[in-house]
Amino acid sequence: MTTPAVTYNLIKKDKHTGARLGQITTPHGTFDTPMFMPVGTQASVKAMAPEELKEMGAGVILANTYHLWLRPGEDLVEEAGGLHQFMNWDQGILTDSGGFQVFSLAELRNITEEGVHFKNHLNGQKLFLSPEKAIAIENALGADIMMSFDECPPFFESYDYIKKSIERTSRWAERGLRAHKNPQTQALFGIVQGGGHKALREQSARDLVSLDFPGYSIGGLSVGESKAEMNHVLDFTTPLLPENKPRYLMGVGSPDALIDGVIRGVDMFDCVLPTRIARNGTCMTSKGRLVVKNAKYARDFRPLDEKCNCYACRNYTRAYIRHLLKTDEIFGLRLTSYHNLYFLLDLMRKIRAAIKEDRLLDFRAEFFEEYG
Ligand SMILES: CC1(C)O[C@H]2[C@@H](O1)[C@@]1(COC(C)(C)O1)O[C@@H]2CNc1nc2cc3nc(N)[nH]c(=O)c3cc2[nH]1
Repeated sequence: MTTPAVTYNLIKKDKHTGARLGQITTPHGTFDTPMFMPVGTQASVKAMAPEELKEMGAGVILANTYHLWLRPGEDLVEEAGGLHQFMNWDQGILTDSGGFQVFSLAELRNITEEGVHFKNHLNGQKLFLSPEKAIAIENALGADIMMSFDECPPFFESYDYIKKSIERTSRWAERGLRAHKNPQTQALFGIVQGGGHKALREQSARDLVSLDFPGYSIGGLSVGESKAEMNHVLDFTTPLLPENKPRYLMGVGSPDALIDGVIRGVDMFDCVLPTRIARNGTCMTSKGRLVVKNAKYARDFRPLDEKCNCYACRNYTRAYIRHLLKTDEIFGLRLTSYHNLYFLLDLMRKIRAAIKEDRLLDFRAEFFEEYG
């Protein structure tokens, strides 16, 4: 029996919810869960240096197969020694498979049993991605955790469409397992789909659990459905997944959704949200969102969040950061990006502490009272 590349250690279950305290061990280190993973789609978490990500406590970050395949090409990254070497990041890296990007970014041509034909969103060039091709790219990129190639169907698609889609996604997942060259050093996760249909989520989870992946993602969410619909799907999906393996909810990154996902047994999260909204001057604070570019902050010499201990909040004011953003000074979006990522990573630290002391529901109530 070979040692899997990634193992999960369940440390403690919360007494009152489905939340778990755990640790995930990868070839590039062991990290506490529940965790938030900053997104570095093109091998860079936008505007952040690796040292800054480390000092704020980031352990695993994301990169994207579709984007890196197009630019600079997986062969160049492999020649550079793989993603860790290429981007000077010695902790955890997870790559999404491109499935979602093909469906959300590229001009769709058509989906066949073999794979997906589509147009390159940059230059219109005809492209084809199959499970085998996606896995080969992820093997070349060298991430510690890789996603299966899947179809992320629209949440509100019909039962019949989504049933056919999850059955194909399960066949793709099995093909990906067979094509995977480095299971000892790179863990391939299965991605559970099924839209909002309980029976289809059960079928997708059953199929993928029978393939014994080292970890499982919950896909097909954070695609426009309401928070209540997402939470409802999580209520009946996370219990279908093995307790002794990591559960990763894809594309979720608002404070309330993180807390509610943890309560429903999710261990890992990622989203472009914190860095994306930071670039247009929107900051996450303990009192809700603060749009620091607003004129009312022109002479506000307080930090972004008076309860935050991050580099931006310890050294700069709303007035200064607003000035930088208004004058297109790059340092401005570096400070808002730093703060938003720190805010979510610090929120996960507080959540882990609350699980440890069996007071997660109290923490949730206190958080929402202030966050609004
Ligand atoms: C399209 C784009 C760039 O991806 C972000 C972002 O917009 C946006 C739009 O609203 C916010 C919340 C800001 O995040 O939603 C995306 C985040 N939601 C999400 N990411 C996912 C990634 C996924 N990967 C795979 N392989 N399979 C999936 O089923 C899957 C599902 C996902 N759901």
